[in-house]
Amino acid sequence: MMINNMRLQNFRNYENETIQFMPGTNILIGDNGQGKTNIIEGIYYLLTGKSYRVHREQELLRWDQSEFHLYGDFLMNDRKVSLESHYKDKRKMVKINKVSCQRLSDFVGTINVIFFSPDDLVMIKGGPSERRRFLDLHIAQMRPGHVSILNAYNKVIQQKSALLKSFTDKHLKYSQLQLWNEQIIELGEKIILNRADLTQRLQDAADPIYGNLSSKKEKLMILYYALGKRTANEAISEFPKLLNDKLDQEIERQMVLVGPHRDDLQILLNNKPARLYASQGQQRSLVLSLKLAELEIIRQEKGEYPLLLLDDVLSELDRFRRDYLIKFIESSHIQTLITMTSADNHLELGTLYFVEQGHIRRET
Ligand SMILES: Nc1ncnc2c1ncn2[C@@H]1O[C@H](COP(=O)(O)OP(=O)(O)OP(=O)(O)O)[C@@H](O)[C@H]1O
Repeated sequence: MMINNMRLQNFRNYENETIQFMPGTNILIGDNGQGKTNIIEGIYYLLTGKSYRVHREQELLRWDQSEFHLYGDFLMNDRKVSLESHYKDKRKMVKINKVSCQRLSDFVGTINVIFFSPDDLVMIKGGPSERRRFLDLHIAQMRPGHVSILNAYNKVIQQKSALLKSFTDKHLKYSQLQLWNEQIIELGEKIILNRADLTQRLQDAADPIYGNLSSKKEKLMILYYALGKRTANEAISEFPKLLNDKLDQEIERQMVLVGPHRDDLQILLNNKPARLYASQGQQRSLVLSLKLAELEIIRQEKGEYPLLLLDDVLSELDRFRRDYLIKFIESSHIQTLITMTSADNHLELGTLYFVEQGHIRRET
């Protein structure tokens, strides 16, 4: 997959800027605060409908403006695809090849993208919600229906929570809670199966990569604990019983205690949780392995590598890991966009773009 060009209008510090990209590696270079990350964020937003930095579109608007527009031309299996994302009157609108999409899930995954920044360490160091988010974002790119399932599931959880907090009549509550539980099972099973499937694929793809990156050859294990169980099948067969068993506790604590909204992805090195025991260097290798595994999984699924966006990553990796990443990109011909400051010295890697105060100039 490839991005040919991109236009940003009133997005962050860009008033109206068009960039032509090249196959291979594209390097966005400039001093701090010039707008390098904003380009990466614009591409990510155009492809996923979300920013990885903020939750509200309002913050993406160029200051004092009321609408932004993003346009991009892409290649997918040698077919041209044009994508547009508009934000106007506090509403989002997206188009594929000039045709409006009703739902975001009709749009997400058209062109795939993997984004990697130093903040991704949170996947290892952070709490379970960060790891669930990582899984869900990846699944959404391969199976856009996952977004609708998650949205429907989250609504059910909200409604069940509201019920747990509101009613005083226990009998009425029981019968209504049973109705919500049926929906939690129906939607929750799909979420569990999708996440378990991706986890297995991540395990298969990331373990050999981690092996190459680690001198001690530690064994990497990635396990998805659905409902606290080791396998998805076990979790699904026990789902109704687990919900029933916790019903009284849920009423007492006024919280939804059973379901995939509480699951975790365990990342283990030699059987020990990486979150607690892995060194900084091991954690970096783990994130890099997971990101490269994501690239491979999308290639297996779609027959082509996705775009790769690297924001400030090279300066954070040590030489060995940096060389590994660069070799991977070069040998697999993945179109990659890399941001760096002028102090970095990898300029020979690809086409250079100079970014200065919201303007971009390609080296000629
Ligand atoms: N909504 C906005 N409207 C206008 N300008 C904005 C908006 N949000 C951020 N900016 C400006 O964008 C610039 C930051 O851009 P960006 O994060 O892309 O920097 P960068 O070139 O990646 O820098 P660094 O090397 O420090 O990461 C800052 O000057 C900031 O003031």
